[in-house]
Formats: sequence, C-alpha cells, structure tokens
Amino acid sequence: MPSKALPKASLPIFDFSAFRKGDAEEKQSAATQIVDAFKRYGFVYLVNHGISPEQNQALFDWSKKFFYLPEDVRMRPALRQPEIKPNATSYIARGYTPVGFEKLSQAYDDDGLKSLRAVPDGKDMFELGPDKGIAEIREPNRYPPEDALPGFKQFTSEFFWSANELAMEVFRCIAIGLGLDEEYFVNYHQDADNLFRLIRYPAVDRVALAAGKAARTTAHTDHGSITLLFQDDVGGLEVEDPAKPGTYIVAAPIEGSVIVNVGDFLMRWTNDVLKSNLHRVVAPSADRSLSDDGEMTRERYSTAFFIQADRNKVIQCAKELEGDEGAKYPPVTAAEYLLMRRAATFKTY
Ligand SMILES: O=C(O)CCC(=O)C(=O)O
Ligand SMILES: [Fe+2]
Repeated sequence: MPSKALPKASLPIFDFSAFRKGDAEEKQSAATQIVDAFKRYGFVYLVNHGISPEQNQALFDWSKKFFYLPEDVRMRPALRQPEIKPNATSYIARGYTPVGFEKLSQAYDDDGLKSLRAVPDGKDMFELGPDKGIAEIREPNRYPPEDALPGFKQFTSEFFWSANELAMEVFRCIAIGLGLDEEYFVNYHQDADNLFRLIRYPAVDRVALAAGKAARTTAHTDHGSITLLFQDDVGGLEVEDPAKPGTYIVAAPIEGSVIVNVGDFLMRWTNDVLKSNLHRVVAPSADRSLSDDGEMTRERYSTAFFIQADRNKVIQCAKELEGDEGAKYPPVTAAEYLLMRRAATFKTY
C-alpha cells in the first residue's frame, strides 16, 4: 500500500501565535528565530497565523469555482488580463491569465528566455488587488459578472484584507528580529499595493511532468517584499537548499499553514541580510498526488499573496543593516524595481 502520509517538511515551522499574542520577551524571541530562518532559507511555515482553517478551506473552494467557470466567461475581454507590453508603465496585473503566458524564470537574456519558454508553465491564474485606496483607483480589479459567481468578489476582498493584516504582522516580526523599529516596514506598505494570485495547475501527464516535458513553475525568486503562499494537498513545491545549491528541499503541504518567503526587493532593502531563495513547482513525489489510474498528476491549487511596497516611496538600506561594507545598492522605488523585474516575466514576442 502506498503511504498517504505527508512527506516530512524540513523547512522551519513556527507557531506564529508566540509572536501575535506573546509578551515583549516572547515576541522578541519568536522574531529572532523567524528572522534567523529568513536569513538562512528565506522561507518559513507559519501555523496559528490568524487566518482560520475555515477561511483557508473557503479560499480553495472559491478558487476551484472560479477556474471551473465556463471558458467563455473566463476569457471575456473585461476579465482577461491585458497583455503586458515590453514598454509597459505598470507592473500591476488584474484579472484572468490563461495557461502559457507567464514563464517565471531567472533568465533575462533573450536566448535564455526563449529556450525556457519552449516548455510553458502549465498554470492559469486570476489576480486581484485591493478594492479600496489609491492602488484600486489606479488599477481597478477585473471580476467575472457577479451573477456568474455570486459571493466571489466579497470573499476574495475579505481574504485580501485578512492576508494583508497577517503580512503586516510578519513585517513587525521581521523588523523586531532585525533590531529595527516595529513599524519600519509597515510604514512603506500603507497602500496595500499587493497582488493576490489564485493559481490552478491543470492535471498533467505524470511522465511528461517528471521528465521536464511539461512544467508547473520553473525555478525563480519572487520580486516583491514578501510572499504568503497557501497550497493544497497535492505538493510539488520545492525550495533550494542553501547548504547545497542546485538541490532542493521539499516544501510539503502542511494543513492550515502559510508559507512566507522573502522577495528580491526585501533582500535588496535589507542589504542581502535576508535571503530571497529560489523555488519551483515540480512533479510531486507522493502517491496521493496522482489520479486514480496513476497516469496523471492531479490538478493543483495554490494562492500566492505578493506583498509590494508603496510604489513611489524611496527605499534604502537601514543604517543598522549596513554592516562593514556599507549599503550595497542605491536607493530605488518599488515602481522602478518591480517594473524592471516584471518585464522579463511575460511573453512579449
Ligand atoms: O504554486 C506555488 O506553490 C508557488 C507559486 C510561486 O512560486 C509563484 O507564483 O511565485
Ligand atoms: Fe514564487
């Protein structure tokens, strides 16, 4: 009998209630440990993070309902994400993106991108941002008509704000762990200019996926400040082992947990003190990920919540993080940085 047990995860797992509900000493201790893990792996699991198991389950239920909408509804021009042009002035995505458009990678030269794109990432996505504030005015959300999916808009909006609240707690934790003012990072994330991405990886031929003839998400780092990642029970997420570059640690699903990882922008902002680490989604190792006949790897759902700093605030390394070498990078705004990173991510030719 194949084992249905979840593989043991080897990335650090923290009970976040120690930070959220602890006294000053407990907060400091939790923050120090979590920051140590971000320095080493760039990734942690949090449990007891404040988003209830019911909300978590509802997220996947709604996601599934969205992706099961008829194709003609998903592909309506009003819902479809506008094509990203090479000279785009915005890095913000809203709406539905069908399979084959986004290819995450670390390659930025044309040849590298072209050869990687020979095997597209097998996923489609629905992306949204805040429904109030300056970010909403600049880029309104693109939803299916309410009668096509009643309640979807309200749920995703509520989830957006719950996840944003959790992200702000994570920033407080990181700031305390780094010896900075508790509100240091929160002050740069006032607009909630975040990207909330529902992802579906359709069922795919097991052998093709394992052989690299089909892909889910190629190895990449995230661009923004931090990412909160919710995954279902299929598996396949892996994180590069910092002790053995080129090899990967399985980031197995853990029910009710959220994975938090550091993005490139925060790595740069912290003078490389915190690590933005490579990760990918590959063929899951466990048998529970296969269809009944064993030919296909089951479809997989995940939700990534990319936290991005206020667009036009200039960030630069805090004095406390300069170390002996001084600041490694010149000041930059989130808009300048993210625009540059996003341009390479979408098929533009
Ligand atoms: O689907 C996942 O588990 C990871 C997705 C991811 O890394 C991304 O979209 O940046
Ligand atoms: Fe990612």
